[in-house]
Amino acid sequence: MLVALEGIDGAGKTTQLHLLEERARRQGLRVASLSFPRYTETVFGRCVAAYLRGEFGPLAEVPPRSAALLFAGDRLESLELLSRLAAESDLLLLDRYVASNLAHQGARLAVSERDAFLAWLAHLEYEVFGLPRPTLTLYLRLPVAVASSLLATRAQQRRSGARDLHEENAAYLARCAEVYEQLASAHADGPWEIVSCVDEKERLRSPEEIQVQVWSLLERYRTV
Ligand SMILES: Nc1ncnc2c1ncn2[C@@H]1O[C@H](COP(=O)(O)OP(=O)(O)O)[C@@H](O)[C@H]1O
Ligand SMILES: Cc1cn([C@H]2C[C@H](O)[C@@H](COP(=O)(O)OP(=O)(O)O)O2)c(=O)[nH]c1=O
Repeated sequence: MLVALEGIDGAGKTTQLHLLEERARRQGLRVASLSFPRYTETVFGRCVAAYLRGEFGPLAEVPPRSAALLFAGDRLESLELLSRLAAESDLLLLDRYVASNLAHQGARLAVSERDAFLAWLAHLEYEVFGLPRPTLTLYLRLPVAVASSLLATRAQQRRSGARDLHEENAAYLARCAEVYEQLASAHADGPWEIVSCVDEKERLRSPEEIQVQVWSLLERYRTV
């Protein structure tokens, strides 16, 4: 079973993945995880890191198709590992996957060009590269303003304090969220479920409370 965690930067994907891994292990499941981009492990991953540091020029000057190819190449280089982990485990958790490329690069295009781009990229990754489709994609939905403040705290906590080119721009994150909503409602590449990370008053829910909902969704899809 392949479960992808998706959401804008700072939505809590890594936090939820760790909680999920712990719970699945406690239940005796064989669980594995993989986080994309694999910044240091693949040739393409190292190019992605350079792109996010601005070494290929300002974000607006790198065409979305070119950037998308770097992220997709990172997954292609990881295909053997991905297949092995999927075969060896009951549950393979992915911290970002193909949908991240669709949302984060699609968000850089005008609305009128997006659908053609999304179709091109999904075809490239799933058909041409042969990447497996997720059993379930969980979209962690978080308002951009809340995500931005979590990212600011996280950047302070990390030693470098640095934020990458994507994280710097709230308007861009809002467009990413818009594409994610589109993908979730179209059930792009398989079933999607939306998990709201805030309550009705837009207050952040605790990681544990979110986890309870995430776990019950995994049970419903019989992935755990
Ligand atoms: N529900 C939550 N409540 C409060 N803080 C959270 C919550 N989820 C995540 N965080 C914190 O917010 C920051 C971003 O979370 P992270 O899991 O790294 O997000 P992502 O992997 O989606 O970018 C981290 O510092 C994390 O500890
Ligand atoms: C995996 C992936 C990420 N991205 C983007 C999403 C993020 O803005 C950026 C870096 O991803 P990541 O390091 O996961 O960001 P964070 O931990 O802050 O959530 O790259 C793509 O554009 N395409 C992809 O295929």
